[in-house]
Amino acid sequence: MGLPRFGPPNPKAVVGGGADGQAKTMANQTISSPNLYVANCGSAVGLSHDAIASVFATFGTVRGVYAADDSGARVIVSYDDDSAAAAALTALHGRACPQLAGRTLHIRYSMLQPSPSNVNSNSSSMQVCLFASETAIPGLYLIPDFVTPHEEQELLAAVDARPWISLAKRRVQHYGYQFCYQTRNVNAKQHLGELPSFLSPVLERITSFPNLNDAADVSLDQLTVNEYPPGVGLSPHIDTHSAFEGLIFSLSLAGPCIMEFRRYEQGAWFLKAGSSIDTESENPENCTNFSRRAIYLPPRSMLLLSGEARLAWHHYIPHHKIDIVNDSVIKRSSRRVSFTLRKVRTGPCQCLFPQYCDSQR
Ligand SMILES: O=C(O)CCC(=O)C(=O)O
Ligand SMILES: [Fe+2]
Repeated sequence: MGLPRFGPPNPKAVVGGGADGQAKTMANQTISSPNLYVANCGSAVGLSHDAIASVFATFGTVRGVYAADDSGARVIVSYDDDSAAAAALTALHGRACPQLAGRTLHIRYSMLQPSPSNVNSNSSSMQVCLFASETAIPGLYLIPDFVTPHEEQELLAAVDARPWISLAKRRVQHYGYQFCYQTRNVNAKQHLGELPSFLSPVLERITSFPNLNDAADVSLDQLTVNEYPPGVGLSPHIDTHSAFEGLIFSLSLAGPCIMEFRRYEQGAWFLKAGSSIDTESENPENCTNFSRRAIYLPPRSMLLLSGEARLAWHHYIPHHKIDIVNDSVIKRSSRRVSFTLRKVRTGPCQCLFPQYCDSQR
């Protein structure tokens, strides 16, 4: 299935449909699109994507509902065809919608946008997946809206009230165990204490994470909080096998990003000795022999790396101020804060991916 390609509304598009049900531009040209940009609607105003989809499904087959930006109050509703979008726009724009808490929806067509040639984005040439299943990477899962906007604010306030450690380009905090960027490992003998109580609701919810089998161990004991300013990413890496066992969860807060996954055919693409995941001391673009997928991580979403996704795929956050998601330009917000939750390993890793495993080298 092709992915929806969405963008913010064409500023020239008049809000609302004409008498014939077709929207008109200011120049009175008929425009149409299967994608609608719907404002005053989204998780920040208490409306789930499922609830929105079910209302818009009255007019045709909804392919998906996506956050239009990181406000939580604007979504893209993507239909199979233009006529369904036109019908929904005509029926719902500018009116209070009883099924959506009486909110008045402001709807425009969402127009495809050509990629600007001057945007520094290596994602522009590749499809960016909106769902983990579309990446076809075994063990990769993404749950949107894992926390509410209110919980997001509380989590951000909690970490902002605690001291940050400044790295070259971003700030971090560590809980449970300190992460050492030189060795890319932890000192398992130096326990800093239990994970903080502000994390309890997140840990609680993780225990009922879908896609986990009964045997899954979710006794996580290490938290790294990363704060990325716009344009700062993370070089390609696999979290050191000998440092962490089991599952790795990463909660995105405050802003979106694109995460790229790479499976290097000849084993690990190792960072130069002494370099860290802060710096892109080697240009990963020079390494061509890899499969590559990208996924859009909206704020408040939870990513799970398990199995092959955790053990054999490098993950990478491109160092861009602007990301291209299927022809749409997405500006990184003033910051993205991620909470990465892991379990410190006690014995060597004995995984089935020895070519990526530092315990088996
Ligand atoms: O920011 C993220 O979501 C990922 C962080 C990460 O990969 C790491 O700390 O190892
Ligand atoms: Fe990582």
